[in-house]
Amino acid sequence: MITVDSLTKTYGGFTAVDDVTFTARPGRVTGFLGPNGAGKSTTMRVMVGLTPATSGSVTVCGRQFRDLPNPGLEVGVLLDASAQHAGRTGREILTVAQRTMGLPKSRVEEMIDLVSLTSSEADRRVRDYSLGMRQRLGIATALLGQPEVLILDEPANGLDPAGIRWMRDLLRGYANQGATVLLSSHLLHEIEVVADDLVVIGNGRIVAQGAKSELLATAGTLVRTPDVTALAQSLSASGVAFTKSAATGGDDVLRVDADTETVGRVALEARVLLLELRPAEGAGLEEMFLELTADNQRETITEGAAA
Ligand SMILES: Nc1ncnc2c1ncn2[C@@H]1O[C@H](COP(=O)(O)OP(=O)(O)OP(=O)(O)O)[C@@H](O)[C@H]1O
Repeated sequence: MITVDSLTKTYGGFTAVDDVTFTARPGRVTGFLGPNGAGKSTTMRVMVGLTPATSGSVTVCGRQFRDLPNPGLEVGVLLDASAQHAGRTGREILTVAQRTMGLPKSRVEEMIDLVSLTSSEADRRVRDYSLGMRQRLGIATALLGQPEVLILDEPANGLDPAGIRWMRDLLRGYANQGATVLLSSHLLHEIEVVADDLVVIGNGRIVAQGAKSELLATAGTLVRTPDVTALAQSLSASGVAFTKSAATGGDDVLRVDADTETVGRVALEARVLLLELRPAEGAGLEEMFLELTADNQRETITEGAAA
């Protein structure tokens, strides 16, 4: 379990993390999602004691990270795959960690196998590793002590499609055994596929959180019509909110804050032809992500009532 309670982190006058509260639970993969500079890495650095909080607190397994006697046995951490000692081989890095944690020597070979590094790759110096190989080594180090909690910052970064699939299956399996898995990403599809719970952050603030299924279920209805103006007028007259956004497709698509039946009935009464009517969850997390973080993104997307 990871508990983040009213966490704020400021650098000078700049607030990187602003009153953030959420919980990552055992047996679940929690996706920590947000655009560049949203505050994901800063939050994770506070979690593992690399950055002090300005106010608020974070506990991992019920304690602050610095109070864990042998942290690697309780929390597996991968924050920056390139931060490993470049002059050591992968096997040496794992061996140092294995000894520090007081684990049996056999764990090193088990982890090398688990992350599919070949024996000759494990004997290569890390400076000669590809980014994907560094991520695999970072995962191996994080899992070495069989921790109850995993904290991974952008673990899919640098992995090829097969590697991303491998990582997803690994994290899913680990959570299924009862572990708490927190992973950050701006790779929306990756998070959508693997996460049970979502925490979406923009500009240092939480903009949405909850079970993925619930968040997607509240996404409303997508409707396509050749007569958007007439449908928009009818929806407005019925007091039903709607938006037009870049993520929903062309100019003839609205995302409506109502179920499909309500939208269908409004259209029927107004005698407006519909070409498509479906729950917006099919549009996936990208739709929700773009909408929720629209005010917080560097690039502006087209959005607004289409009346
Ligand atoms: N040491 C620091 N000093 C000043 N500002 C910082 C520092 N570390 C982070 N920031 C700022 O805090 C904000 C949040 O950064 P953070 O790295 O947490 O974002 P992120 O969500 O992980 O982004 P990305 O997806 O790009 O990695 C950014 O505006 C960043 O410039």
